[in-house]
Amino acid sequence: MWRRRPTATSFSSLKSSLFFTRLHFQQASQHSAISRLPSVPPLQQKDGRCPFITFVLGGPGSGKGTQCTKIVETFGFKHLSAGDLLRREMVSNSAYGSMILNTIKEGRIVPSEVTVKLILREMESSDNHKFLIDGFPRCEENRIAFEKVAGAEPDIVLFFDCPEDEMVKRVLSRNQGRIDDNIDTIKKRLKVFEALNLPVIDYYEKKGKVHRIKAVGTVDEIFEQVRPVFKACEKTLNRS
Ligand SMILES: Nc1ncnc2c1ncn2[C@@H]1O[C@H](COP(=O)(O)OP(=O)(O)OP(=O)(O)O)[C@@H](O)[C@H]1O
Ligand SMILES: Nc1ccn([C@H]2C[C@H](O)[C@@H](COP(=O)(O)O)O2)c(=O)n1
Ligand SMILES: [Mg+2]
Repeated sequence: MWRRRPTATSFSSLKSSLFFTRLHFQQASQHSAISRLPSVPPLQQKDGRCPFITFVLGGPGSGKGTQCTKIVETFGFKHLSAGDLLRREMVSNSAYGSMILNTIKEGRIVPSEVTVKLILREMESSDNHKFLIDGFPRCEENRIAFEKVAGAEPDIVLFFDCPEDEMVKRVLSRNQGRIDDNIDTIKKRLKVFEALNLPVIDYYEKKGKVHRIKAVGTVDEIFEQVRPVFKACEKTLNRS
């Protein structure tokens, strides 16, 4: 289980804040709004251990979820897919249900208030300290909100770099009944990826955190590029 020091302003105390609503509707003023968010101390386990956070990014159908399954099997991470958490929230009678449904159908991005809350809830209730956060952050708003509210940055960022035609082909043959696996929504998601997610990747690239994986070839071939990334940080992974 994860905790924060008791003196800290916890994420739950921010839930009723107008902050995220402002963020969503006033994109232009997002940075000044974020700067007003109280900083919190980092998540820690009872034994004082800090989480090892990997953000897993890439376009729709680039293979993030598939590779996360292999990373979990090999390196024992807890996999948190932002899209899966949102889909679960959508069907759980949540007040956000119809908003999430419409946003996903349109290939747009759900406000950070909702997504960050779902991710942190999972992190805080996990005994694991190694997290794969898949499909997040999707935009600068996501990134800034997470870093501020979690009090943590990712240790590393995996970027699955895949050509558009391959991503479209994979999504159209995925066959999992997802409402966004159709050509109209895919086109929108690709535009959103380019406009909003690539800047996040650039941001972490400048910080030296990005591991670019050429996401073509078989699942196993791609994993052979992923494996050394985690092998190289095995000491940090098991840090206390
Ligand atoms: N290397 C690969 N070669 C061929 N098909 C693949 C490969 N990797 C994954 N797939 C298949 O492509 C589809 C998309 O993969 P996956 O769901 O892992 O992508 P994703 O990046 O998580 O997509 P999204 O962002 O839409 O959730 C799945 O049907 C998966 O089985
Ligand atoms: N940070 C996120 C992650 C996902 N979503 C929404 C919008 C996506 O198109 C959809 C599916 O995500 P995926 O399973 O492809 O990772 O979920 C979001 O709004 N914000
Ligand atoms: Mg996925």
